[in-house]
Amino acid sequence: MEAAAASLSGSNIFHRNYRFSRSINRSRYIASGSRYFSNSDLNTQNHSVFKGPNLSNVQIQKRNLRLQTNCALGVCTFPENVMESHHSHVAEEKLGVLLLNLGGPETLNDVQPFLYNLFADPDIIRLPRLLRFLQRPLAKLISVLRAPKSKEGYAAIGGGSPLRKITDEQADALRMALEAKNIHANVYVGMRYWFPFTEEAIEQIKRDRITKLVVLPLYPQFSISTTGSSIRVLQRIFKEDAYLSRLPVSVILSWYQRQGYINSMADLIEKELGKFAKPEEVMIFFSAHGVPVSYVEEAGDPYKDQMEECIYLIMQELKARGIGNDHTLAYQSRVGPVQWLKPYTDEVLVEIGQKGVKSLLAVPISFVSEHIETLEEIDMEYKHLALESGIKNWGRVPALGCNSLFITDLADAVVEALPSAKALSASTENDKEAEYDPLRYLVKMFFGSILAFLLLLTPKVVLAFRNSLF
Ligand SMILES: C=CC1=C(C)c2cc3[nH]c(cc4nc(cc5[nH]c(cc1n2)c(C)c5CCC(=O)O)C(CCC(=O)O)=C4C)c(C)c3C=C
Ligand SMILES: [Fe+2]
Repeated sequence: MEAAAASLSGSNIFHRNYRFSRSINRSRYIASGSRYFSNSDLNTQNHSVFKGPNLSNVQIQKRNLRLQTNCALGVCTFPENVMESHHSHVAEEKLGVLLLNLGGPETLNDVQPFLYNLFADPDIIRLPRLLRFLQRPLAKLISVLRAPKSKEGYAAIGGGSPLRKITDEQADALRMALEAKNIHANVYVGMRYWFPFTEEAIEQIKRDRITKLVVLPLYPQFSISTTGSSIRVLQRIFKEDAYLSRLPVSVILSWYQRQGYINSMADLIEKELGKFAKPEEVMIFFSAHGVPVSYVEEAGDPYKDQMEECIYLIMQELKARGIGNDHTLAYQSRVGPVQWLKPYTDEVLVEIGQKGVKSLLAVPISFVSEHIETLEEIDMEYKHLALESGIKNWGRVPALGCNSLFITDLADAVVEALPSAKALSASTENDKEAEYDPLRYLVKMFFGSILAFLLLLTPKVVLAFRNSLF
């Protein structure tokens, strides 16, 4: 399997496993000074991913397996389809590729409104439906409290996020890589939390009268909090628009298994290892952006599994090249009072330093551009911590950015996704089975709300929240 792709209707992926709501309110975009608030009043039902509250691990595994199986049954892309799509689509169609990314503040003044947009996302702060009215006030509060710390980070990397510039460059490189394969496509960039917002990209796609669209999130591994959140925005916009609901769309949900991606990561690691005096003694330290444990254990986020598989594949590739270094995986960038995926990067760095590891190569793994968490958190905070903990030789693998092997592989992924493009309106029938069960929903919301209130009232939680934000 090269990449997991699905039509935007998600009949094979989202509506069956993620149970996205079909009663979605019309969105509003309110411009207020430099702040743009996205009102995605989505049903909390949307967040019960794979697993209901009482499912056992076996049941979760079965559901996850069903996701994989669904993927294998018709929505994945296969290289043998490529030539066919190439011939039939090139002449008469106007192809669009939409790159989805997180977005980042471009100036220090953008930091708080950017954080507001992030925390107002119900896929980032997941509240029970009955508490959903608190989403925006909570987002406002947390963004104001968090802003000073975030601003320090952005100030340290030059006053803003480089994400827009890098993503634009990747879009351009991808357009050229497709051109080299004789495929003419417009490539658009849609950010989730800052300019250019996904909604702006979609408006441009409509103006350009695109006739087929491939959606490519720039996250190799799927998480509810990243790709899932961006796809939800698309689903809302597409359902409300006659032209878009008829547009054939193929969504590439994850692509961490692609050989081109694995090879280009292995190339970068091999190259950086070569800069150490004794490359074979270097510990390869994969650091992934974390997610709260509840995403994986309660909501069934496949992120952790995909991350582990991705690292396994990279290490296999390195082994095939005769590189058998020790390696480890840890999770960085946790925010707030809840448990995040472990082990935590900062704690592991201290541990391995104390155990006597002398050389370490940090490999950022969940993202393909440089950003605040590579340039500030890894290059500054973690490097400092590692050196303090006894590590003598520090290296860091750069993000893939516009690496040509990588971009060519993304172009291949786009071509392979073309045959599975399907209009949202074509799959309404398939969606019927995803209608939610009102009884289960009520029970879940009832207990969820009680739990949330109890948690909010716990002084320990209030304290932990304060400590973790500043
Ligand atoms: C795969 C990558 C990412 C996952 C998963 C993810 C989940 C996630 N993030 C937050 C909170 C914050 N993220 C912030 C910045 C940020 N996050 C990612 C990637 C993932 N996030 C990137 C690439 C960036 C940087 C963007 C940039 O400006 O360069 C921030 C803001 C920065 C800060 O204050 O630390 C926050 C906050 C949560 C809560 C979450 C999962 C629930
Ligand atoms: Fe993040």
